[in-house]
Amino acid sequence: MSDTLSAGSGRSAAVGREEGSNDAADPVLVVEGLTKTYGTGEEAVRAVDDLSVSIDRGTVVGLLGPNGAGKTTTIKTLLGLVLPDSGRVRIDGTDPLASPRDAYRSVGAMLEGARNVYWRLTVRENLRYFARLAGRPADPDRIDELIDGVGLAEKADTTVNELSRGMKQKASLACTLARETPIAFLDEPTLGLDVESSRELRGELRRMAGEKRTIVVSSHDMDVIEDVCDRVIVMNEGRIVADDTVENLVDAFRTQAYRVTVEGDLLEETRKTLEDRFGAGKWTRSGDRLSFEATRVTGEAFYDLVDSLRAADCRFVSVDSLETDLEEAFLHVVSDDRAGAESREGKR
Ligand SMILES: Nc1ncnc2c1ncn2[C@@H]1O[C@H](COP(=O)(O)OP(=O)(O)OP(=O)(O)O)[C@@H](O)[C@H]1O
Repeated sequence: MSDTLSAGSGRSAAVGREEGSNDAADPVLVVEGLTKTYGTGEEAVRAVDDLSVSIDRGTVVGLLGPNGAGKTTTIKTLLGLVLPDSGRVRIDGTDPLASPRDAYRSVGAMLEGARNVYWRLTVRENLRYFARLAGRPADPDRIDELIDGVGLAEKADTTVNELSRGMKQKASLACTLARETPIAFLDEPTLGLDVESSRELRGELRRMAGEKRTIVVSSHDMDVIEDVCDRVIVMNEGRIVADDTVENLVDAFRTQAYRVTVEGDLLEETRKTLEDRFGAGKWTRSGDRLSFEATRVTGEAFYDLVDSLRAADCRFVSVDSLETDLEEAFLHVVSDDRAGAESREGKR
């Protein structure tokens, strides 16, 4: 199956596209039919499965997926660090698989924590070095701004090896941003950041998008994704299973989850049926009242849920719609995809 996708609507458009741009699609990254399998025979793992995607300049894109979904393999392939079995990649007009050096000029990446910084140099020296890699003299004001932006102003002239783990992470992030590349991949950029630095980082990412730079963020921190991303791509088992704006993803799953309180009790068998059919869980009892959350109640299923409880002789006390956030929407997307895969397997 091929997922051909276009870029999202782009909150960044509102931030400002000063450089005489128009709204026509301007992809900085185009991927077609990317496939990567590790190992062979029975041991083979298809980490990325015929993935196609196009990302417009100036967007902040969140890449989500459960462990092992293929996010890191995808990013490493785009950076030319992992060789795919098949597929085409263009980054800012260059092919990272054929000419990784050319692509390196267009791409910044923070992949595994603080490994990209020089520990014997100070924070400022590191930033100067990475800024010069962009092929122009380092602008001292911009460097101060970046150091400030990640909350390291007081440590600017301290060598990196004297910093705490969280501070090293901040220095690493600032170095990635200092290269001012058209596209940057950030893997878990807020890991180890305190609340204030995380907030400042979000501002910095939005500012970069306003300058038509593109950021792809992979993070388990849904607040960051929800806050900064114009578009969210969800991967599962090497494929893209959702690709939309945060708002649309959350809307798609709104009011599909309820907290139900009834009087009476339910047989173990009935509970099991509710768990299987409506995603019932988080059971609690208070006196003669039983409460649970039903998280898979799509469309008409709500009436089926009511009928099931009436048939079990329960009296309704309350039904409250649960607020959906990105995390819940993400869990729904992945669990729906898994259920779909199981049913396809069953039909074979
Ligand atoms: N070097 C490797 N050799 C063999 N299998 C690998 C290798 N790297 C990744 N895999 C497998 O490929 C699949 C995708 O892994 P990948 O690291 O790309 O996922 P991910 O979405 O980044 O996961 P996480 O959120 O845990 O980092 C997994 O099943 C993983 O075990």
